[in-house]
Amino acid sequence: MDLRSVPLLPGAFTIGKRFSFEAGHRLPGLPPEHKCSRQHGHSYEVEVILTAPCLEEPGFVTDFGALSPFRTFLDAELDHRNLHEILPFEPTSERLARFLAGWFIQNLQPKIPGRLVAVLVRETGSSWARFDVEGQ
Ligand SMILES: Nc1nc2c(c(=O)[nH]1)N=C([C@H](O)[C@H](O)COP(=O)(O)OP(=O)(O)OP(=O)(O)O)CN2
Ligand SMILES: [Zn+2]
Repeated sequence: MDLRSVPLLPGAFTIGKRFSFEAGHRLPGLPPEHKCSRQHGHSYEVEVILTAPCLEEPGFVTDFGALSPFRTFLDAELDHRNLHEILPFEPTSERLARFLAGWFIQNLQPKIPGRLVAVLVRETGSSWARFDVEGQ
């Protein structure tokens, strides 16, 4: 078979990269009998998802390595901290995902090709929340 005959289809490209940090929190908005109203911790996983209509050389939406400032931010500001003490909102996964999307768009997106589509936050192996950025 001549592999050059395989069509290059129109469409968009999407990439994702996963980061992690450890942090504690509690959710005082929950009733006191709810286990998550008590202080506890998570090994958070955060996935950023980016898209582009066309690729930068050598064929990237964005170089995965160019996302390293996001890791630096997580390490410096959130890792091994009590989220409840440092964030200006009750740190549910949903709100954390929106906050991280805001930081990414404000601080990193202007410096890289590709646009942020969504941020996914995993608190446990079985639960996650995703914030989808509008108008991207
Ligand atoms: N929609 C949301 N629900 C809950 C959140 C959240 O951020 N968004 N957060 C919590 C707690 O932080 C809790 O630590 C995590 O919840 P849960 O998945 O219930 O954790 P478990 O590991 O205990 O779950 P099991 O699968 O039942 O073992 C609560 N809800
Ligand atoms: Zn929790």
